[in-house]
Amino acid sequence: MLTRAWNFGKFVNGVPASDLPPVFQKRVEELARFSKSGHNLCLQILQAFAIGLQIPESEDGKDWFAKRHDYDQPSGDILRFLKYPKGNEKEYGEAVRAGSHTDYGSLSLLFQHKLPGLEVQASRTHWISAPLIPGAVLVNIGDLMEFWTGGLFRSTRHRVVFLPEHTAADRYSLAMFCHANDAVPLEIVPSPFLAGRERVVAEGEEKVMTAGEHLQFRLNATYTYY
Ligand SMILES: O=C(O)CCC(=O)C(=O)O
Ligand SMILES: [Fe+2]
Repeated sequence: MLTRAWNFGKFVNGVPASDLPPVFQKRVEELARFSKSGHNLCLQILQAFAIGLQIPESEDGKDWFAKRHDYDQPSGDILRFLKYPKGNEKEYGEAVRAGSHTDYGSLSLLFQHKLPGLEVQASRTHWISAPLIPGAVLVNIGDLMEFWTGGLFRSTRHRVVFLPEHTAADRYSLAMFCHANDAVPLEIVPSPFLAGRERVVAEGEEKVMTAGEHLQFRLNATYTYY
């Protein structure tokens, strides 16, 4: 059985964007709370970035990112539940469980449950395994942050590999992808550290896109594993 994933869009006043199967509907309040608190955690980290980037007060200062990540406005925020059924490389006939990719949003929060498997790319040929630290949340920078900083912050390339312990047990993980609001243009952040930087242009892209257009663009491009 291949990897299974369930994507939750944002919850509007606690109500999911689409009907949920009973197993999730039973715990809809908890899910809505989790999505909102994941988003809030992203906002806290983004605030630290805004302070580090010394965004001037006249440009929203430490709230620069928060103003562009309003939970109550449309955005690509996704809460994803993943199940990687037990088995090994030979049974699946594949070298990796989730191919190397970058995430589309601003920040991704990853929660590995009991079994590791995630690797992040350190260089073109070198991968580092992300150990399982109980209670820890792994934070990846996504493509929007790379656009906003003209490449100063790199979108982390990552993948999931087979480990011997995956043969005997299913691997579960959870990801919260935080996105800017659809209408936000992906221009360089007003920071003294980014003066003179040019926005990274995605392949095939013609103009400065909004976060919503960028998401559509990425979703229309070749889909990898989900
Ligand atoms: O399962 C994981 O640990 C990572 C999942 C992931 O990278 C993704 O869904 O984008
Ligand atoms: Fe990912």
